[in-house]
Amino acid sequence: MTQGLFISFEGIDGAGKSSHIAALAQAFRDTGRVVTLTREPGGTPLAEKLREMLLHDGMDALTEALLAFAGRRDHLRCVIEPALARGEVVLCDRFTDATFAYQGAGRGFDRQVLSYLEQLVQTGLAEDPQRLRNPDVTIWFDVPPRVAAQRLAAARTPDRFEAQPEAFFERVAQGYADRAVADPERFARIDSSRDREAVAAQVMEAMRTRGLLGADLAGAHTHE
Ligand SMILES: Nc1ncnc2c1ncn2[C@@H]1O[C@H](COP(=O)(O)OP(=O)(O)OP(=O)(O)O)[C@@H](O)[C@H]1O
Ligand SMILES: Cc1cn([C@H]2C[C@H](O)[C@@H](COP(=O)(O)O)O2)c(=O)[nH]c1=O
Repeated sequence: MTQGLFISFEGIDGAGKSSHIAALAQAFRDTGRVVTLTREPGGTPLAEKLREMLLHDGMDALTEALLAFAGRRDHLRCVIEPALARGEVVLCDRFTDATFAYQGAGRGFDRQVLSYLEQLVQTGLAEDPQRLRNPDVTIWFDVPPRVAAQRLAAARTPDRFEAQPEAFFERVAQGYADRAVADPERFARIDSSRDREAVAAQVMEAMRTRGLLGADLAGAHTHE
């Protein structure tokens, strides 16, 4: 049976992730893979309710972290693990790196507590209960906060996180950079300050170099 593949997409708000997830899903479908497209916070009815609170209600950093991990547990149990067990490709818009970047680096919340929650929430799920479920690959859209802010200003009304000052996003960006240094094999860094075509080409190249999509697909699906 085909092995499941778990890919997450990360970056500061406005980095340009969403523009490329659907294209990558199509590229995998073209190879015959079944794709589950999902997101965090969210991904299940329960976790989507928690997402609404996280994005719109006032709370401290510990409460943010607890809501993020509570939603993640439900998401893992109900959507991600079953899809991986069926051999599907799971494409997830944000996962635990976002908690370390936003609550850890952005809000300054204790990284050791986050690591404890990560261990608690992301184990006891697979056939091997000790296995800590994390993405196989994380596509990190790296962009200067000023560029992301300019993109978002033109796009939509900001939520609680998008309304944060540039200094917050400088810290979040550094949080992602730290995660990438700690796990270089998992992270594929994409220079997301470039135009959409160049960003899409980098995403496909990152897949190809990992042997996850055929070489003939490296230049395909570069249009939204
Ligand atoms: N390479 C690019 N160049 C210029 N504008 C872009 C580029 N990529 C995306 N955009 C625009 O920037 C805005 C934010 O993009 P998008 O919603 O894909 O970002 P995101 O990373 O998914 O953000 P968030 O995580 O906050 O939802 C959109 O208006 C999108 O059209
Ligand atoms: C998973 C996760 C997310 N966040 C933040 C990051 C973003 O500002 C929003 C999600 O919005 P998007 O448009 O869907 O990207 O939530 C967070 O603070 N902590 C997390 O664990």
